[in-house]
Amino acid sequence: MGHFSVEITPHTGSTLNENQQAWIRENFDCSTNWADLAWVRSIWPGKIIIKGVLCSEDAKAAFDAGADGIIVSNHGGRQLDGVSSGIAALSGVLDAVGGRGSVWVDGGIRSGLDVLKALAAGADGCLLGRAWAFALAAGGEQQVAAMLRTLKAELRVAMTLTGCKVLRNADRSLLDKGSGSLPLTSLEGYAR
Ligand SMILES: Cc1cc2nc3c(=O)[nH]c(=O)nc-3n(C[C@H](O)[C@H](O)[C@H](O)COP(=O)(O)O)c2cc1C
Repeated sequence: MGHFSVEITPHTGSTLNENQQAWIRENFDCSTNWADLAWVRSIWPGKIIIKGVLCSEDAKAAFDAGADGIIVSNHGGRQLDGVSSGIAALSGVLDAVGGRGSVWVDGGIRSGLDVLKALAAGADGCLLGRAWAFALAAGGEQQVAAMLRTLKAELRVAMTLTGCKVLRNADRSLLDKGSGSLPLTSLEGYAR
């Protein structure tokens, strides 16, 4: 949220960049900060999950302000080109806030193997954005159901081939450390 506190110079222009700035001004409240989250926490007894966290400082701030969980995400890489992927940021975030609440991840999850990688990297869960949208566009509700069945089957195969009997036991030992002797490809630079 701190990122939105940066002042964007008022501008009325005709270039794509100028139009985007105008759109951001109209659609985002740039005064929003972590104190607002603490206020929401004070009046909302239900769960609060903060999405779009990409660094340890924001992860700590979210839990300090009362979040129950966070989703490490770069919004599918649609906001700021060059920013870190969720999966690349996950390990630093977990080291900073592991155990304070749920930590989920999204971005580039396209297969059951991707799900296992996310869980092995320490996420409590992962989310799909475009995968279901692609399936919906390709074949409606039936294709979304088929996509989910495929994902589940792929996850089972990946678990079998890595010797992971139950998902809660998936941990970083499944990930390739560069020796070539472990089963899953390294997550470095994955899922932009
Ligand atoms: C067309 C589109 C619109 C999106 N709009 C939002 C949004 O308004 N707010 C948000 O937090 N994330 C938004 N996202 C990001 C998704 O919630 C999610 O983080 C992302 O799609 C996950 O990556 P994946 O598509 O590779 O699975 C959008 C993604 C797409 C593809």
